Amino acid sequence: MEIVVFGAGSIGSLLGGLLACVPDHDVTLVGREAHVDAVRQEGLRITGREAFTVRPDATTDGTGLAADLALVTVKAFDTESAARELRTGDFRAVCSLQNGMGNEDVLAGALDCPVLGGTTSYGAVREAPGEVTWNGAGDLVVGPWEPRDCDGVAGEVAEAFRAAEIDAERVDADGIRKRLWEKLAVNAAINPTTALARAENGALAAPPAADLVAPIAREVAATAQAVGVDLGEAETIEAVEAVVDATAENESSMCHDVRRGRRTEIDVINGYVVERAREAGIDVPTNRTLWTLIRAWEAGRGHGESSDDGDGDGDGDDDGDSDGA
Ligand SMILES: NC(=O)C1=CN([C@@H]2O[C@H](COP(=O)(O)OP(=O)(O)OC[C@H]3O[C@@H](n4cnc5c(N)ncnc54)[C@H](OP(=O)(O)O)[C@@H]3O)[C@@H](O)[C@H]2O)C=CC1
Ligand SMILES: CC(C)(CO)C(=O)C(=O)O
Repeated sequence: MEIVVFGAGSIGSLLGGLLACVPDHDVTLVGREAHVDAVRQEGLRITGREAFTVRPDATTDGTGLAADLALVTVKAFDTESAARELRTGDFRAVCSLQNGMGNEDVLAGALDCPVLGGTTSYGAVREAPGEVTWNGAGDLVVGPWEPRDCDGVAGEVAEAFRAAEIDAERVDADGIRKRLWEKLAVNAAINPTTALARAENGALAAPPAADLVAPIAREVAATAQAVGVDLGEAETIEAVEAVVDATAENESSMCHDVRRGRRTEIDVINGYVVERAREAGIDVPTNRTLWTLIRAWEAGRGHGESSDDGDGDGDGDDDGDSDGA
């Protein structure tokens, strides 16, 4: 399968690198100059859970590309600009693997090809140009986002990942919406709380911080139900608690971003919950408080926080490199 990974930072480089190990896959990473140059010159170095170097194609120009599949792995606040570039290309399908809600709608509104929703609990951090650390394996779920001949291609995409020994599952349109809302609850509970506390995810495993999980999860579940997604309170709380336990020693991506003085994805996580709840006439005070606090931090960011973008090039500024989490 010909695959473009649009947004080769942390998770995009990891998944792109794993896919590039499959002889039948032809992978092109779309990323920023320092990373692309390093991949072109030295190959993409995967470290952490496994250590190997692989040589996908790489480019900084995401326009005019053609492939069977484009995976979208930019931060959510870059999805609109990514969609504009993807629109100049030719793809059988585009699949978001991003966190937060709204990415698939942005892509479906901009593109004529089938759009798939996706979520993954694989974990990666781009340490330096050309190098990404694989710090967590989990699952990857894809499904048709809207009825635009997605059914066949969703199964092909899941198979393409399984060929790379990535634990990928194909679900139907209702299934992917439920999985994305469940991941939204996980991110809504873990990301802003650990970011504000500058703590690892495991801080939420014990009281008093653990007492935050249920109210956040309940608010997300109630909002999901209000928009027609069958997400129960108990299962949502259990899902968050399970991820807290499974990633106890991890730093959430939002904590990573805050430590580095970088913009977060709060608007598509807790902000999305607040907006949908408002439309449904539901009060979600805990999500609103977290959204407000992270936005307040973003408004004044850089004061006293490291501005190191962590990409190892020592420049300490956000020069188009990113290290995500
Ligand atoms: N990292 C992880 O383990 C996981 C991440 N996710 C989600 O996946 C998404 C990506 O996360 P992550 O990989 O950490 O983020 P990163 O910031 O590490 O990667 C995104 C990369 O895309 C680049 N980029 C953005 N727009 C363009 C463009 N138009 N052309 C070329 N490159 C572009 C960014 O560069 P620049 O910063 O310079 O704009 C950055 O290098 C997020 O939604 C995240 O929540 C989900 C699960 C796990
Ligand atoms: C699941 C979790 C919370 C793992 O840290 C994550 O997706 C993130 O950090 O963005």
